[in-house]
Amino acid sequence: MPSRDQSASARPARNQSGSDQSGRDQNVGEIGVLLVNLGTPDAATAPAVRRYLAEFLSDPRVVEIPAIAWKPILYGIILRTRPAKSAHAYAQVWTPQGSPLAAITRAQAARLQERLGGRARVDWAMRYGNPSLPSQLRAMKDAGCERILVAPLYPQYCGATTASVMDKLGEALGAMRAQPAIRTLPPYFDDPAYIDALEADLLRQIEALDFVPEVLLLSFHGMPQRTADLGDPYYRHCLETSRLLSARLALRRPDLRIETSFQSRFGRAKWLEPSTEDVLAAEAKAGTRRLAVAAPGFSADCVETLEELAIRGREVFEEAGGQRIAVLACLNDGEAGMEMLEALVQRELSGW
Ligand SMILES: C=CC1=C(C)c2cc3[nH]c(cc4nc(cc5[nH]c(cc1n2)c(C)c5CCC(=O)O)C(CCC(=O)O)=C4C)c(C)c3C=C
Ligand SMILES: [Fe+2]
Ligand SMILES: [Fe+2]
Repeated sequence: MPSRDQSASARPARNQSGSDQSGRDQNVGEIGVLLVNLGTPDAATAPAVRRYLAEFLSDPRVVEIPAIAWKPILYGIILRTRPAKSAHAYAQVWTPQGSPLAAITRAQAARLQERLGGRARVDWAMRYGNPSLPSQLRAMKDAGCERILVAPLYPQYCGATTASVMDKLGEALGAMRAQPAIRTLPPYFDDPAYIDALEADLLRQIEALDFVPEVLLLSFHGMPQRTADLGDPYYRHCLETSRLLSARLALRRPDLRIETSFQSRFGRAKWLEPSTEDVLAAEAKAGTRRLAVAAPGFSADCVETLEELAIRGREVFEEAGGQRIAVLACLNDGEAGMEMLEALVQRELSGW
């Protein structure tokens, strides 16, 4: 990321200190863009995963069970057993730059900074773990940002993700005497810029495969069915993304059958269906031999795509009789995804 001096050199005049013709104080300060994703452990070890899961799974937006009933289960069972299992999953996908989710989000911020130049200062934060949202918000304010666009990188709104970022943002602002002005990026599940990016990126990846898939499975992160019944729009947003993307892809690849599923079930309650695992097994058993999977709800590859889909999902498909499976990359910091992110962010900054 460029230093403050470098970016300031390209900054438009309206952002410099001084007065306009009316004599009004024009010292509006810099504009900041804070990309936020879910969060990830600091290391692929059981203690680090335990710290991360304790924060994540204590969020009432994520687990909607009254604390009095949930805390004994969380501390008595889940945090005793899950960290070791999850650490094993993380270890299989860990990179020299750390957790894939953190490494990719950092790269997205750097690429976006290059694209925005002096228009805004770009940084990134995690809702759970590090770098934390309050610390990054504070750092941006200290660096002179008086207006900050907070951009949760979730295309589909979900209480557990989008609203949780907003809760944390409110908490962070609550601790500040001098607050910056805030805008937030709305969900973009049906935004043409997002559908365009997915269409281009998925077609590019499918055309580069050394086999022709019969089915493209769009796998979204799951959520308890009850949360949808209570009015969370997430399920509807996922289905709308699928519908719009399928309509586009059908024009270019009429040979490809597109299906939608939900992955990463957690706990014993009923989650959104059909489950990705069930669909992978059912497709193979029904005779599908070649299949591609994409995860359009994840803006960055993470343990859920790289381990759950690309390792365990592959095993499920192959053990049920499937022959070829490709797990396609998320938009990450690639050209199509960055073009989209720049367009979404520029739109929000346009009034600033
Ligand atoms: C993209 C949207 C996501 C929704 C909606 C979501 C809901 C949700 N998740 C859990 C439980 C877990 N999720 C975990 C990892 C994880 N989840 C998302 C995204 C959504 N979660 C991402 C991007 C990641 C990856 C993080 C990474 O470090 O790579 C995990 C941790 C991994 C594990 O132990 O399996 C849990 C647990 C619930 C309960 C939930 C409820 C609506
Ligand atoms: Fe999750
Ligand atoms: Fe998972």
